[in-house]
Amino acid sequence: MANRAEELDPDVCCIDDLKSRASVQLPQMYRDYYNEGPMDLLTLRDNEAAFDRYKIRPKILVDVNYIDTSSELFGTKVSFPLGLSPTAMHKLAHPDGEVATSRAAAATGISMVLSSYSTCSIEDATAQGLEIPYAMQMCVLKDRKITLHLEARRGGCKALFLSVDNAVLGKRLNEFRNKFELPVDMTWPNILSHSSVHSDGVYYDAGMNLEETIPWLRDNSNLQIWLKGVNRADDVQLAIKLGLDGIVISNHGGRQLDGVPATLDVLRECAPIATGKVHLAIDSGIRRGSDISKALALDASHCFIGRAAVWGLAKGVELGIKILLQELRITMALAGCRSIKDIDSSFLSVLQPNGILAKL
Ligand SMILES: Cc1cc2nc3c(=O)[nH]c(=O)nc-3n(C[C@H](O)[C@H](O)[C@H](O)COP(=O)(O)O)c2cc1C
Ligand SMILES: CCCCC(=O)C(=O)O
Repeated sequence: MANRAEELDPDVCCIDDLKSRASVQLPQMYRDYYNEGPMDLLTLRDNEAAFDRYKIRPKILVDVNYIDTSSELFGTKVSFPLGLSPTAMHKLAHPDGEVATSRAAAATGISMVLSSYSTCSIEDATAQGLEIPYAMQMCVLKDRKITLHLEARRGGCKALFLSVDNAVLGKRLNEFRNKFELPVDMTWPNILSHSSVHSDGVYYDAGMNLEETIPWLRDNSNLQIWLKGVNRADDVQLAIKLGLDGIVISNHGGRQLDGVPATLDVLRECAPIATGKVHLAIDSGIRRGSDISKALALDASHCFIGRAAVWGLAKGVELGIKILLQELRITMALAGCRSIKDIDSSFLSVLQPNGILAKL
C-alpha cells in the first residue's frame, strides 16, 4: 500500500514507540532527565493533551495526488516545517552526540537548533549539513565575554535563539532524586573552551532584560535573533517592538515553570498579534504529524521537537523525523491540503465542554 513507507521500522511505527525504545535503553538517571520535568508535570502532560482538544475538519474532493510539504526557515528551503529544538547533552544518549542528530537533520532536509550545552562543538555539528538551516541557542550568561564567545562560534548558523524561560532551572524532582550529574568525561565544549565549569560566569544572568540585551546582541551579531520561550501576548508585542526576527512559543517542553498553559493554547492567543509582524514558531508536546498540522492551522509557520529527537538517538533520529513527515503527509492528504499554505484555521474546531464543536 502506498502509505506504508517501506523504510520505516515495523518495531518503531510512531514517536511513542521511539520513546518506549529509548526508555528501556537509557539508564534511569538520563531517562528521567529526558522524559520528565519539574514538580507535578502538569504542563508536560497538558502540552500533549492540548493537541487532542483541537479536531481536524477534513475538506472532501480535493485532488491530493501530489502533496507538497516543503517550507522555509531563515530564508532556506526545508523539506517540511519541522526543526530540532535545542536539547542539551546528546552524548548522554549516543556516543556521536549532536553530530549524529545533525546528520539526521541533514539527511531529511530539516533545520536544527544547537544547544549551548551541546556535547559536540558547533563546528563539528554544522559541518554535517551544508544545505540545511542551523541556529544556535544562547542564554545570556553572567560573563558576557562567554556569551559573545558563543556567538563567535556560530559556524554555519543563520540565527541565534535566545532562551528567555530559564532565569533559573525548574525544580525537577527527578534530578534531585537521581542525583543527576554528567559523566566525568563529558563537557560542554562550546561554553567551557572559554571558561571553567567552576567559574560563576557560566551561569545564567537572571537579571537580563530584553530592552538592554537585544540592542547589545544586535551590535555584536548579524544573525537573525529569535526569542525562545515566550508565553504571553504582551511579550509578543515587546518582541515586535524590539524588532526581533522570530518567536518560539515554548514552555521548554514543560521542563521549567510547572503550571503554565500548553503551548498550543498560547499559540492560539498570540498568533493574531504576531501574524505579518514577526515569524512565529512553536514547540512542546509535538509527538505526531497531525500535531504539526494543528499548529500550522493555528498560524505557526514552523514547529520544533525536543524529546522526539533525543528519543530517536536510541534507535535513529532520522527514523523519528521520517515518521513525523509520513504522518503529516497522510494528515494533509486525508484533510484535503495539497501544500503547507493550504493548512488554515478552517481545518480546525475545538470541542467545547458542552459537546458542541466551535470554529476557531
Ligand atoms: C533533554 C532536554 C534538554 C533541553 N535542553 C535545552 C537547552 O539546552 N536549551 C534550551 O533552550 N532548551 C532546552 N530544552 C527544551 C527544548 O528546546 C524544547 O523547548 C522542548 O524539548 C520542546 O518540548 P518537547 O520535548 O515536548 O518537544 C531541552 C529539552 C530537553 C527534553
Ligand atoms: C544545564 C543544561 C540545561 C539544559 C536544559 O535547558 C534542560 O534540561 O531543559
